[in-house]
Amino acid sequence: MSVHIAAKKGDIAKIVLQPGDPLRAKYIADNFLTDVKLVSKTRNVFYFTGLYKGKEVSVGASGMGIPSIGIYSYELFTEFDVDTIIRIGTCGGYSTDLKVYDLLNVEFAASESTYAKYSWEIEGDLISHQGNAFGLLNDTAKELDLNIKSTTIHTSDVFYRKNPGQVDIVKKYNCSAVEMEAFALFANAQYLGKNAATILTVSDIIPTGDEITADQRETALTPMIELALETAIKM
Ligand SMILES: O=P(O)(O)O[C@H]1O[C@H](CO)[C@@H](O)[C@H]1O
Ligand SMILES: O=c1cc[nH]c(=O)[nH]1
Repeated sequence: MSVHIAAKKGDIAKIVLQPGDPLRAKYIADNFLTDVKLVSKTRNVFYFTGLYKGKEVSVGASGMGIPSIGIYSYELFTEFDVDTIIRIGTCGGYSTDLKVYDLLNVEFAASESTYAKYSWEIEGDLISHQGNAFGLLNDTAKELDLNIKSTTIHTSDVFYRKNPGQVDIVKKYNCSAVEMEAFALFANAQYLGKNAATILTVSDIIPTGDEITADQRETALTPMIELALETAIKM
């Protein structure tokens, strides 16, 4: 039991799929896992553990933003001996090179955030995915005949801003898309020597305003979910 996750030690699998949205976690538990146990409901951020093709997997939300995933991923790694976290999120595409529903595998996360510096004295504004999950996701995508693009994304503290298309760090690293958590997940994993990957489904295209609906953000992310689960069974 940790401050924010009420599960007992041993109730959480070695691999955790982590969406931002608690209802996406429930959807995965209800539709993809068998023998599901609700292992934590602290703050209504439900964590479930179940089986996917016989492999024990947990799924639970990170909440939105760096502070929130910073807490949940740290507690999972340190209090529950989790080895691997795969974030399964949504993101906004910075250009029309991307289309809604495109799948991204985050190789690097760039951020203006001071989280890595002030938590672990990790300097710099770019952090890589950690461990072998990233490569396994790419291999598994090939086997499933799924298109996935390895890319550098922007992890932002900001969802709404005055000039969405004009962000310095995006230009500096040619970031393809924006989300709000990968940088902190990678920083925690780097500091703790754990495995961390982030796959993202493009939910909106910033310059055109194309977007998928809130309901679709909860449920229409099946290829990303299946990719994460098919990767989890190899780990
Ligand atoms: O769909 P999730 O995983 O929550 O990810 C994205 O969506 C949220 C913003 O709407 C942020 O958490 C961002 O990172
Ligand atoms: O963080 C996010 C997620 C989806 N779309 C955005 O514009 N930002």
